[in-house]
Amino acid sequence: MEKKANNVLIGINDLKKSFGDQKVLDGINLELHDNENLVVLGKSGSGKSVLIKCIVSLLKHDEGSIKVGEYELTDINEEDLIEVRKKIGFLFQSAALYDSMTVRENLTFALSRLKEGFSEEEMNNKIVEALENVGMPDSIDKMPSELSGGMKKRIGLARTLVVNPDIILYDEPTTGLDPVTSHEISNLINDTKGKFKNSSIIITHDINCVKTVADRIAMIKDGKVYKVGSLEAFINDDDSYIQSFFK
Ligand SMILES: Nc1ncnc2c1ncn2[C@@H]1O[C@H](COP(=O)(O)OP(=O)(O)OP(=O)(O)O)[C@@H](O)[C@H]1O
Repeated sequence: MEKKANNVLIGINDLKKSFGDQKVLDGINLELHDNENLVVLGKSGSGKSVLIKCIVSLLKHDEGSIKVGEYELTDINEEDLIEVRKKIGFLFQSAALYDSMTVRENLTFALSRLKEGFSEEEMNNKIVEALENVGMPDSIDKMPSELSGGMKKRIGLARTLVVNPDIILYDEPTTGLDPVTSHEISNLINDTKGKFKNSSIIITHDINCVKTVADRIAMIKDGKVYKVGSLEAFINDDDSYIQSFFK
């Protein structure tokens, strides 16, 4: 993706989104920088998922602007939206694998949907490489039902990585996992950033995950960005609202 001079991959300006008379996002200003993990924190129902759904146009925002690279998402045409979606990988809370497909078929489906023109051998190499990157090369012919929750998350990440996105959006990547597996997934998020030099927005309530992955944190409150800053700045902030997340 073409990177802007100040290394902003996503620029969000005065973003507003309501459902009926419920204002969920009420003027969000936020940037995602090059090669950073940006954690979005906020109470349940504060609009974190709505925000990342707006970023991939799964939801249409009401007002404001979202720029992804050179593309402005407001009134984007279908063709450009396809290009934007090629740049952004989205790891849903549930990993969302197709249960009737093997791991290989799940990854092949993702790859062939977004990137055309690979030979069978190239596809296979990419799939094997993606599975190796998440430490799951032996699962290639398994069905999702044969995998644990942590393994499914890894396969979900492999499926996201196989198309080599510049940006990954993680929605609650460690929810429902035991502390050890959660820590492994958090480390994997960091390894991915180190290896592929991509940028990520991570929504999580898991403070250990926040402490492991966050380069910067944005806290959402009342539909706005309440504070944005480094992990260190958040940990040392004496604002009681902020501290309630870290205690
Ligand atoms: N498609 C929709 N239609 C109507 N209301 C919605 C829709 N999607 C989200 N909302 C509402 O928007 C608000 C914010 O939801 P969202 O899922 O973004 O919260 P969240 O911060 O991600 O919460 P959690 O941490 O619990 O996942 C909620 O009140 C939710 O009911």
